[in-house]
Amino acid sequence: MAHLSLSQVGISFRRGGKTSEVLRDVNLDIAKGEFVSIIGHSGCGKSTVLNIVAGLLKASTGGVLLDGREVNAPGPDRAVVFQNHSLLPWLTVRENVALAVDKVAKGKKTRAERTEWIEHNLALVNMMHAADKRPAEISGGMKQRVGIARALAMEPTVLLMDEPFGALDALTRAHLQDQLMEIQIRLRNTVIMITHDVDEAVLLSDRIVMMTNGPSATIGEILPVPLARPRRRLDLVEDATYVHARAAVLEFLYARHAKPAMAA
Ligand SMILES: Nc1ncnc2c1ncn2[C@@H]1O[C@H](COP(=O)(O)OP(=O)(O)OP(=O)(O)O)[C@@H](O)[C@H]1O
Repeated sequence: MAHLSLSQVGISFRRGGKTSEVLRDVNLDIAKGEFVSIIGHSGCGKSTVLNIVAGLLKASTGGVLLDGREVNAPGPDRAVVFQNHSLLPWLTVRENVALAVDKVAKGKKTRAERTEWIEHNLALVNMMHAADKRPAEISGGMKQRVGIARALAMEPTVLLMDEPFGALDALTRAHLQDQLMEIQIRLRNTVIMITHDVDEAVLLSDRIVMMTNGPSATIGEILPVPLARPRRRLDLVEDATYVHARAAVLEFLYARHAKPAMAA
């Protein structure tokens, strides 16, 4: 049995008396500890897939099983990291993480254990030095790190990331990708990440799910990335497996599934 399984997932939305089918027959099995990214052109339905797994949207057909149990509502076993951190501005960095920990650890951890767990997760993303600052006082990259710490502190079975580094400059983004890879090696979380960035997808993923264009989008192809870990970006620039995977994704996106406006 797969750890996380999407079978025959489809969804249609009704708007102004018109129904539009966004996803059709999305089938995907993910193993425990696997890092899977989803890539596809804007508007194809990537966030919709993630939101269905998060339990924020209900599939019109098919469904999602996590360890054999049907997903039909949000839960702490599936933490989401959004593109725009979504921290509470009136709370400090530590308090933002504490809020998430309190939600899941009440009754399971003592007060001292909770405090230690909060500090542990702040340290995991190198944010101890700014733990008493409020979101407005820290950079965008730091906010994303706190968002990741907050999600990890909930000890989710699956970490769902919707373009977590999309709003960041290239250097900060590279730094956070490296940190995420280090955390991933230590924790072996199951991760689903949406990205528009081909290099990010190849660098981080065990498999890359490539989606066709909507309407009625589905999985066009799944590309395994058989690169050993730990992965170092500088070593990979000329690595044949890396170069091949990168070319395969680019070919899928810009040759075989180019958006009509770009096809010309
Ligand atoms: N709640 C909703 N009601 C109606 N339509 C929706 C809803 N959610 C998503 N859609 C539509 O579904 C389609 C896919 O949206 P989605 O955000 O999943 O795409 P995406 O691939 O994540 O896009 P992007 O890469 O631009 O973030 C879009 O046409 C969008 O307008």
